[in-house]
This record gives sequence, C-alpha cells and structure tokens, in this order.
Amino acid sequence: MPYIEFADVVRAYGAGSTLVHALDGASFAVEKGELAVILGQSGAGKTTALNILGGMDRATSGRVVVGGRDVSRATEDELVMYRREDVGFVFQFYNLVPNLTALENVELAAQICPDSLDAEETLGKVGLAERLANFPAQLSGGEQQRVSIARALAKNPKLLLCDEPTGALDYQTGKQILQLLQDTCRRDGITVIIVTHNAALADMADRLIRFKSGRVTQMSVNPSPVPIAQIEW
Ligand SMILES: Nc1ncnc2c1ncn2[C@@H]1O[C@H](COP(=O)(O)OP(=O)(O)OP(=O)(O)O)[C@@H](O)[C@H]1O
Repeated sequence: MPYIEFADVVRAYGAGSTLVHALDGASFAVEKGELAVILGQSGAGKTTALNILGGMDRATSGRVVVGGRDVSRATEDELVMYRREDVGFVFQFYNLVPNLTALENVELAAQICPDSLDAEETLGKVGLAERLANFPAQLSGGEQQRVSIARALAKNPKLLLCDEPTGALDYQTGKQILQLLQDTCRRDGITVIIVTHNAALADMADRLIRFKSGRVTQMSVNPSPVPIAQIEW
C-alpha cells in the first residue's frame, strides 16, 4: 500500500451551466519519503489536487488515503487535526504574518503541534540563524520563503506540500529553495510534493506525475534524480 493513494478523484465546482470539473478522475500514488513533482499547465487541476491532499478541500468523489488515514472520509474535526499535525504547506507567496519576526512566525506554527521542533534550530537548518529577529518586510523573497519552509518543517510534518514554491522568485534563488526542499526530503525522510508548471523540474523528482485537464496522463518513477544544481532551464 503506497503512502499516498489518490484514486479516481473528481472535484466538481458549481452546478448546471457553470459546472467545472477541476479534477475528473485523477489517480496517482506516492511512496513514503519520495519527492514527487506534479507537473501540468495552468488549469490542469494541480492546486486542487494539492488542496485535497492537504485536507483544505474535499473530493466530490474518489478516495484519498495518506499514511493509512482515509482523508476523503474524515470528519471536519479529524481534518483539522490532520492539517495541523501531519501536513506542512509552502505557498508561492509565503503567507507570513507581517508583524511577527521570522522566529515568531515559526514559533506560532510550532505552538499548535504536539511534536513540534525547536523554532530557532529549524530556522538555522534553512540558513536563517542570523535573521531570527527580522520582520518579513526586512527579508528578501528567498529568505521569506525559507521562513515559510521553516514554519512548515517546525510542525514536524509527515508530508510537505509545496504549491509553486519558486513562482515569485528569481532563477538562482528559486534553485536554492528547490535544493533546500530536495535536501529536506533526503535528510529528514519527509514526503515532499512540489506542484509546478516548470517541466525542467521533472529531472529532480523521484516520481513525476503529469496532470492534464483534471486527469493524470503520466506517472513515472525516476531511478536517478538529478541534484537541482545540475538542472538548467
Ligand atoms: N473554487 C473554484 N470554483 C470554480 N472553479 C474552480 C475553483 N477552483 C479551481 N477551479 C477551476 O478548476 C480548474 C483547475 O484549477 P487548479 O487551480 O487546480 O489548476 P492548476 O493546475 O493549479 O492551475 P495553475 O497552475 O494556474 O494554478 C480551473 O479551470 C479552475 O478555474
């Protein structure tokens, strides 16, 4: 049984003439500790799939199991605990609290989790040991994204979901963030899923999942993923 089982998932929005199938029978699986890249053009359903995996949205039909937990059948209370304790989120635009320092942003997330890691240590791991007291506005985009990754990691999650994590960053900074995500996956054994429309990232993945029109058109395992530093685009 794979760590993540996403089976025949449909997500419909609206009704009648405004009915949209964001997911239209999408299926894929991910093994524990893998770095999976979900690739697809705009509107393919990538974010919808990630939101359902993270317990932020619900499938209209289909089955979603993560680490033996049937997320598709969870109650609202169970989903709250799942989001809080099992999943770390990294978004394109960081979503940091502007009037809290880097350290306070990470502490805030860590506080609500029973098995959380030390906030200061986690910021050190992402290369921000010297910037603990800075507010988000005093940090570069890449540094803010590092804070948001530390915030996600401090929860000690089993699964890290990243939606276009380099979408707002320049080329070199984006590569450093991807390297950090790849290193985190290898070092901490966390299952990492990165949603992107950048096809070049396929080579860094242990598993590539391609989306088109709400369905998975390809799923392949890469026996020799390439360090991000060696990928150019
Ligand atoms: N809440 C919603 N209500 C109505 N339609 C939605 C909603 N969320 C997503 N959709 C539609 O579902 C489809 C898939 O959207 P989704 O955001 O999952 O795609 P995506 O692959 O992540 O695209 P992008 O790369 O542009 O973010 C799109 O046609 C989108 O307009």
